[in-house]
Amino acid sequence: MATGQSAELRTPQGVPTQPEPMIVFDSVTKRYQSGTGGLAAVDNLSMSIEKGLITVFVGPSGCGKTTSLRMINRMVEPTEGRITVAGEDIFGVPAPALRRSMGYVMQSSGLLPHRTVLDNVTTVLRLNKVPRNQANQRGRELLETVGLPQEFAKRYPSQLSGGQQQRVGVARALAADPPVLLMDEPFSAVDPVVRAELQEELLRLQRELAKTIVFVTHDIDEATILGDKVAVFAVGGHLAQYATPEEILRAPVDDFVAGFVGRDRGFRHLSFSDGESVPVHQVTTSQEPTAVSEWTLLVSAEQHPLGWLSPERPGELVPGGSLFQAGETLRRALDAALSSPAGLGVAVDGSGAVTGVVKAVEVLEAIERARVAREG
Ligand SMILES: Nc1ncnc2c1ncn2[C@@H]1O[C@H](COP(=O)(O)OP(=O)(O)OP(=O)(O)O)[C@@H](O)[C@H]1O
Repeated sequence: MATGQSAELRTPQGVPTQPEPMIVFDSVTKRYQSGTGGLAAVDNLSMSIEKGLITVFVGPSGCGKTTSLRMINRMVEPTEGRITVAGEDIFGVPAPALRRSMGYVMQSSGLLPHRTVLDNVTTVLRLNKVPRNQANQRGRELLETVGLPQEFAKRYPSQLSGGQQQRVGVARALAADPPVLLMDEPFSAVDPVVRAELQEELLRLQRELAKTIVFVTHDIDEATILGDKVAVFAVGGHLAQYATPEEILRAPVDDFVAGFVGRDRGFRHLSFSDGESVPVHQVTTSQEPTAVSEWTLLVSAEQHPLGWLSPERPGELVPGGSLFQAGETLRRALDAALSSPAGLGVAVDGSGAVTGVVKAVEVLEAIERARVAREG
C-alpha cells in the first residue's frame, strides 16, 4: 500500500511507480434482466486499474462490487461499455479462456469437496494440459508459497479449517501464474484473527509476486490495509471515489464516502502518517533483572527487549507493549507508547535491537504537526 505521507503510488517493493493501466473500464453499465427493477447494478463505470497493485472495491451490500469484478473475466457480461485487459478488449477472447487466464478466489473457497487439496490446486494446470508430474510439483510449491505444510496435499477440503481452505483457494488461483488475480470477499468468512493473518500473508505474497489484484470487500478497514488504491462504490452501482486509502480517509469526496469511511477516520489516518518525526530518547537498560531506581528495560545480549523492570515491583519482569521501528507510522509509535507499562514506547532497529524510547506526549505533538501540515 502507499506508505509515508505522500499519496504517490509505490510498487509492493516500495518503489515509487508511474501508473500503468492493466484493466480499463470504459463507460461500463450492467443491468440484470430481473432483480434490480430495471435499475443498473453497475452504472457507467469508468476507471483504470493499475498494473502490479492491489485495487480494492469497497462499499455497502448491493452496490455492484461483485458484478464489476465478475465483468473483468466475463463471468458477467456488461450491458454497455468496454473493458480492456493489458490493452486487449476482453470480448476478443473466448470467455472460458479469459477466465482461465485470471486467478479467481471467492468467499467460500469453492474447492471441489471430493478432490484432494493437491488436485484442487492443480485443476487449471491440468486444464491447460500441463503434464501431471509437473503440475503436482508446481502444486506442492504453491502450498508452500501460501504457508501450508506438504502433508495437506493429500487431504480433502473438509479436513481443513476455513482459513486453510482459503489459502488453498489462493494457491489454486495462483497455479497458472496469472498476471491478474480477482478476489471476491476471500477472507470474510473466517474469524478476525485468521483474517488478519490472511491479510498479512496476501501482502507478503504480493511483495514477491506483484500481481494486479482486484479485491472486493465491504470492510473499509480491510480495504485500507490491503489497497494501494481503493474504489468506493455507492448504492446504484456508482463509483463514488477512487484514490489511495490515505486520500480517501483524509479527504472523502462527499457525505456518503465520509459516512462509509467512518467517524474514527482521524485515527485510521495515523496509519499513513510517517513516525519519523517522533524523537527517540535514550533508555536505561539492563541485562540482569536487578533492583532498579527508575523504569529500566531488560534486554538480551543482542539488545532485544525482554520486558520492563519497575522501581516499585522489585524482582518482577513487567511485560512490555508493542514495539516501534524507525520508519513506521505514527499509529505504531502511539501504540508502542500507550501499550508500554512504563509509558515509554520501545523503539527498535531492523534487527529488533533497542534504539531508545518514544514518549506518548511527543507522539501526540507529532500527530498535531502532521495534522496542521495536512490541513495546511
Ligand atoms: N444474477 C443477478 N440477477 C439479478 N440481479 C442481480 C444479480 N446479481 C446481482 N444482482 C443485483 O445487482 C446489484 C449489485 O449486486 P452485486 O452482487 O454486484 O453487489 P455487491 O456490492 O457485490 O454486494 P454484496 O456486498 O452484498 O455482495 C444488487 O442489487 C443485486 O441484487
